[in-house]
Amino acid sequence: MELDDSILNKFGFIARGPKDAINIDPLQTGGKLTEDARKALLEWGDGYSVCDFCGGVLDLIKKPPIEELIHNALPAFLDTDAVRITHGARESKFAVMHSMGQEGDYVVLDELAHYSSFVAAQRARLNVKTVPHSGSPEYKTDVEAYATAIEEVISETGKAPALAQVTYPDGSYGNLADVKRISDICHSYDVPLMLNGAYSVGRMPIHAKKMGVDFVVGSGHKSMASSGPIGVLGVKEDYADIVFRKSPTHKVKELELLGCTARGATVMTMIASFPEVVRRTQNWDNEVADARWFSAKLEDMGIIQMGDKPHNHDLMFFEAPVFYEISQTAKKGRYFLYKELKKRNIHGIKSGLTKYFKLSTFQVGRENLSYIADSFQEIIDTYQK
Ligand SMILES: Cc1ncc(COP(=O)(O)O)c(C=O)c1O
Repeated sequence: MELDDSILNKFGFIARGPKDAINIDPLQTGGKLTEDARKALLEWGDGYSVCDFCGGVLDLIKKPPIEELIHNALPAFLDTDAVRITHGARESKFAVMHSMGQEGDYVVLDELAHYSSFVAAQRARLNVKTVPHSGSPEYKTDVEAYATAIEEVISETGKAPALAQVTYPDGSYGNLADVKRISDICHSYDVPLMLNGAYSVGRMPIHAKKMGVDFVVGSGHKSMASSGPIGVLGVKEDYADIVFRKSPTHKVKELELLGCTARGATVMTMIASFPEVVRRTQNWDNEVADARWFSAKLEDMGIIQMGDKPHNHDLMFFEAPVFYEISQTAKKGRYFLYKELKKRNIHGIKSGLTKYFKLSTFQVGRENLSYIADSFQEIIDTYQK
């Protein structure tokens, strides 16, 4: 097939529709670039831009201050010993699972773990044992069941799991589990614990050592105002030589990172946003207050918030019987809610969802949250007339 203009004309610059909308999609709120990151994206957008300054090891680049970020600022920010940047939370999790486990070993995951945790385990040829949650309406992970899961693995295989993981918060209900208790349980069996902080690192304070976790994972594009794909991985010093072991043939190249990771605009946007990201984690109490305020507004409309109550995170899951009822008779059926919100420049509740949906209030601000709540009420009033 020839690549003629009828095909090539489909490409080139493409505008992004929802770019300027009020976006409450949990995937989007924490990855919005700061002004400095937007500038950095243009400045460092060419291919391997940071490699002009590299002596062979990405994380040792002095200018721009990548070494400072990776070896000083991020360890302090995460309260961990050794840090590397990766291409995302999933790549961080895979690096840990692949280096800590042998083929056929088990990894213990909370049942609400993101699919990428399961897929990372599968790619690392590990088996998964899950820890249940309480089901509707709270969906609380049964923290004590980490012990049961570990004991089951020991009795079935004669060997402790290679690793346990907790998703903090889980990506469905935004619940924050008692990590310290989970870590005490895991460590009593000598099982190291990984914290998947895709929705917490960069939003709220995370102290890996204080929480007792051995590995901490973050997602730059989800929660650190960075252009993806980029993630962070923090490792306790006991395990740093395992996870960051080097190639026998290429002595400075770390195997799990395939030698080197974010090598251009992605790391430079993370650097550009970092001061603001640190500051915003210090403002976390206000974010929680906004989430609770918004949740209460929706509950007044008969829209029920699931998960931890009062809620402790900006990611929230709602059951909205009122929107479901409307969808049964609305002309646009179940697409009515998406269309009504779009008309009001509000984006992020997936098209076609009415009865159940999740959203995030992070960095949206009271004024916009108020506008969104008023819009919900207006939509209900319009259709229930
Ligand atoms: C809880 C959770 N962890 C991890 C991920 C994946 O993050 P990344 O894209 O950085 O691999 C997601 C993405 O939605 C998520 O919700």
